[in-house]
Amino acid sequence: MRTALTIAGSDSCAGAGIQADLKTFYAHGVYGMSVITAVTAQNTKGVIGIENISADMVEKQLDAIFTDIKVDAVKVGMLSNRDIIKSVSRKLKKYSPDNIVLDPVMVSKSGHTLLGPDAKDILLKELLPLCTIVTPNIPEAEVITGVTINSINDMKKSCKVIFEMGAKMILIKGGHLSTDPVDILFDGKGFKYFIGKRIHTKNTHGTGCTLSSAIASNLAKGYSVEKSIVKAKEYITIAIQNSLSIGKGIGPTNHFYSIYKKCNMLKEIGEFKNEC
Ligand SMILES: Nc1ncnc2c1ncn2[C@@H]1O[C@H](COP(=O)(O)OP(=O)(O)O)[C@@H](O)[C@H]1O
Ligand SMILES: Cc1ncc(COP(=O)(O)O)c(N)n1
Repeated sequence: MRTALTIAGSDSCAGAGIQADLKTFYAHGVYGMSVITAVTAQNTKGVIGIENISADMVEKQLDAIFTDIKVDAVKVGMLSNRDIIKSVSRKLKKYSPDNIVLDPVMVSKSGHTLLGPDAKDILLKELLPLCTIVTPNIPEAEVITGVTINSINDMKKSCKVIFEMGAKMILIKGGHLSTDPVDILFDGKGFKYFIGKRIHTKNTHGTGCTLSSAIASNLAKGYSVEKSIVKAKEYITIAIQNSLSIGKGIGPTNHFYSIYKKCNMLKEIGEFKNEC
């Protein structure tokens, strides 16, 4: 079985963070593991509190996994502060896994800061160059580059700036566009476009976490970066289409919709087996 590791924050309402990543890994048939960087008290309405895990404990979790288990892909999400970023960078340099997807989480959809204001520089300097692909949303790309994004052309300009900062591949996600969501990939040579139809729902808690961990799952299974994005985009689209109106705010996506559907179909034709 292929394996994937998420290095991220815990989301108590399980729509984003570690919980979304693990659900995504398992929905892809990949063995999922987690290194927790912070515990958030969070629901669909917002973040009530954050307690960071010590950098030393983050390192211990990473050592525990990498000294024992082969990790086929890593997804990095909320890192909270400079010390955690330094520890994660040092350990990823040491263990050098084949595939690293960096989702540079900065602010939650509910508007709460998830990365200290003094931590951006070290994230870009130490961690960005180690990663296979970085997947900022539009507000994150704006913070990273200082380029205001109102159009596809602005997204392309930002991709180039992030490439110059040392990223190997950049996927700027279009969820925050006012039009249909187009995600744009740049590898230093050319652009690829992943075009979606906007789904009109308020339940988009954890879409970025889910997309990046779906990309990591597909990389773990041996797909190319481009194919991994195509498949991840299909997965997140179905998860948003069938999102869950749980809670009073921004609800979660439905990570297991396709699996439930398959089980129900098999039940209907009398072919239900335990493995589904
Ligand atoms: N309303 C929507 N309809 C369809 N796709 C969406 C919608 N919102 C986001 N997406 C897709 O979900 C993925 C995550 O994007 P985004 O929401 O921008 O990330 P983040 O959660 O980091 O803000 C992208 O592939 C984006 O195109
Ligand atoms: C622990 C954690 N990690 C990431 C996010 C971002 O997700 P979103 O942008 O959908 O709020 C979050 N809210 N919480």
